[in-house]
Amino acid sequence: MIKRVETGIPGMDEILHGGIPERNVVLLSGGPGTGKTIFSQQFLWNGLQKGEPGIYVALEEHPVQIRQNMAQFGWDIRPYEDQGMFAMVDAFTAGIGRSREYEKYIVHDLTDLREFIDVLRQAIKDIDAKRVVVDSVTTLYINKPAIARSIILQLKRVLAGTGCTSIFVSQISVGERGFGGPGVEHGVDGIIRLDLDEIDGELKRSLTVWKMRGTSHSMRRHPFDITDKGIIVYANKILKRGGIVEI
Ligand SMILES: Nc1ncnc2c1ncn2[C@@H]1O[C@H](COP(=O)(O)OP(=O)(O)OP(=O)(O)O)[C@@H](O)[C@H]1O
Repeated sequence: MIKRVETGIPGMDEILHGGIPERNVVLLSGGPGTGKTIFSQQFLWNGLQKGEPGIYVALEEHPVQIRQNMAQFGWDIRPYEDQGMFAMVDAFTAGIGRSREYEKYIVHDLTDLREFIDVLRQAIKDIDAKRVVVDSVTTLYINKPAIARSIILQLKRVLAGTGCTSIFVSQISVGERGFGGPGVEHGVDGIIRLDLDEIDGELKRSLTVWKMRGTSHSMRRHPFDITDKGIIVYANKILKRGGIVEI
């Protein structure tokens, strides 16, 4: 039987028929403000509640801001950092400013994938990580799409090799149909897409599991909400062009 990692996000494991198969690298793709960061932070937080150490690789936001934003949902990661169950990899500040004093894991040069991988590998080893989030992988290859696939595959090799189950956040434009480019989409084990669509003058959130190696899954577009406790997915509802219907 395949081992699964439960996301713990209400409704999500039902859609995944039990959770994400262990060691999968899942591309979490969506336009701006669709909930990718919150989803991935909730995935890590729920892991911590089950005793599974986690790593958040911050490429888009300041680590201090990330800790604050997570705490607003009730996800205070600081005690877990102190216990060595959670690690933040700072690939945002390049060690400039006070982060040098506070952050244990800093990537100084984003153009140097080897440094990035070395820092990540060290963090995984130190805390024996089971879950890893890279937010976002797009930042790693935004100016060099030709090597996007190679970057994804190198990261995947490291992560799967260490036994981690990972989420790679992928940023796409509003209205874009794909998930982050063909090289990336085929390289990953799973794709979950988050959408924000205007229906009857209102923005509605929905989510689709486009692919997930190692398991069957819902083939429907499910509505979800973001609340002050995080994401809730409605596994028994679908979002159609006309609006939300029960199934
Ligand atoms: N407490 C909350 N209650 C409800 N909705 C919230 C709350 N906090 C944030 N949101 C919603 O979540 C959105 C941000 O989600 P998130 O940062 O996960 O998006 P993202 O997909 O990572 O975006 P980007 O790619 O632009 O960084 C906000 O635009 C807002 O609509």
